[in-house]
Amino acid sequence: MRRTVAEHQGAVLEVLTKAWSGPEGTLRTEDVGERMPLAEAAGRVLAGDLVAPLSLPPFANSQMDGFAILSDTSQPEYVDSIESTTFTVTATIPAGVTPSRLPSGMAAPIMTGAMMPDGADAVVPVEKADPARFLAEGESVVLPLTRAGTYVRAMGSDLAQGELAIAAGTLLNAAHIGLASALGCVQLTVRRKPRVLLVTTGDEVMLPGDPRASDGLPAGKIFDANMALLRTSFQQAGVEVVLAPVVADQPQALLEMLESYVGPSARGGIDLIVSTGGISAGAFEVVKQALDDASVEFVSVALQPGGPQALGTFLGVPFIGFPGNPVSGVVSFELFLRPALSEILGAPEPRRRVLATLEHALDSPAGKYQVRRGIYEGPEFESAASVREVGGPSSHLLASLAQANALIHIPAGVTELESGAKVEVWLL
Ligand SMILES: Nc1nc2c(c(=O)[nH]1)N[C@H]1C(S)=C(S)[C@@H](COP(=O)(O)OP(=O)(O)OC[C@H]3O[C@@H](n4cnc5c(N)ncnc54)[C@H](O)[C@@H]3O)O[C@H]1N2
Ligand code: MOO
Repeated sequence: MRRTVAEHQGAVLEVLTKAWSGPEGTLRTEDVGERMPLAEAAGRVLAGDLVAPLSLPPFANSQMDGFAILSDTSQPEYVDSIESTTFTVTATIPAGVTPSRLPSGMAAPIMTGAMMPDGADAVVPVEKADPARFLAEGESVVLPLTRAGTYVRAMGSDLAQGELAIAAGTLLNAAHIGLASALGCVQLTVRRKPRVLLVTTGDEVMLPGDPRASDGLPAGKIFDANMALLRTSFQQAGVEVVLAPVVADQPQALLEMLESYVGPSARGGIDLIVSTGGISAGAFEVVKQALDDASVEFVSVALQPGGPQALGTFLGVPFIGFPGNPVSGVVSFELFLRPALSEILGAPEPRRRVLATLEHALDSPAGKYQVRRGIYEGPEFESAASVREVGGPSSHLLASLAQANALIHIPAGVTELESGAKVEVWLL
């Protein structure tokens, strides 16, 4: 059966939502959240609402270095007056202290961020004073007529105590961490990271450093790309990775290995299994042969690279099988898994999607959604955003993937694009 990209995206989302968000699911709940020191909480997803335990600012304070005064409330509010009043200067109010009440007719030199004294409701910046400098206690200063509230940051004007500061599900960035600190938080409760078992398959695959390759790569063998590539992609997407040893093309060996991680006697803790390779039409398709009669579907998506896909569960754990070609694995991750993780768990951030002008003509197979690797150049001054292909459409072209900074999307119905056409690009 042949699926569209959108259908398979929906299917992946459904399998993961069912497993992670249902009554049995633990990934989205606050109960299993981890308490993290603020410094380590960036990039994680807040587990429960953070309600402000105090107001920001916590007290009314001055927005300027200047003089705190009681405004003349007898004056009409919107007068742009050049009138001025002479005040007697009191003791200076630095930031960090509790000032004493301001007697009427007096002006207190006050610093930015210092607490407004009772009896004052406005601040005149020092440069508007005459003389335009700070004066000693007892001296006289002439200040222009000023409205109540001028250059005063009211208590709670940023956030009032009891208001929602950061909503559950927010992917925490630097500003959120700063806000939490300003609210006095030492730690935040963040959602647990999903833990993925990454399974690499293939008789031909050897890990770098394998002693069997100490005299050079044996004929017919290749060094692994997928395990390294997907492990990094997962980690960068905030997913914890458990690496399974490379599995030979023996279905029984794969089943035993999977059971050792998620079977009844396993330690558990695996939220998702992702395999690479062994799912297409060959004589030795280890994943397909091991799982075809289990609760895993093997489907063909009208997509290139990334056409063959496996999806289902293994012993109740969501199972996703990516094709073995390295670029197919990356495209599968970006099209199917990353969007589902973002939607269900709130992290990672979805890829930024932009329109760019294609620098050259491109053709694409009929009936398939094609994803080409590209070099994107963002808009600069007069020039619009543009993109050009790097490498070709084949899914083994890892070196050109490494040069790319974008994925060019060509919808299934499009077979030819002219130079200058607008294309959707996902920025890597
Ligand atoms: N007769 C057909 N043959 C193929 C079809 C098809 O529809 N009919 N589909 C092709 C497409 S498209 C893809 S994609 C691949 C997917 O194959 P598998 O998922 O079964 O993956 P393998 O055959 O195991 O490997 C494919 C390719 O990738 C290399 N590989 C595998 N693992 C790694 C690794 N860890 N690091 C680097 N490279 C890896 C492997 O050596 C193969 O070259 O099937 C097509 N065939
Ligand atoms: O779908 Mo395959 O991933 O084209 O190479």
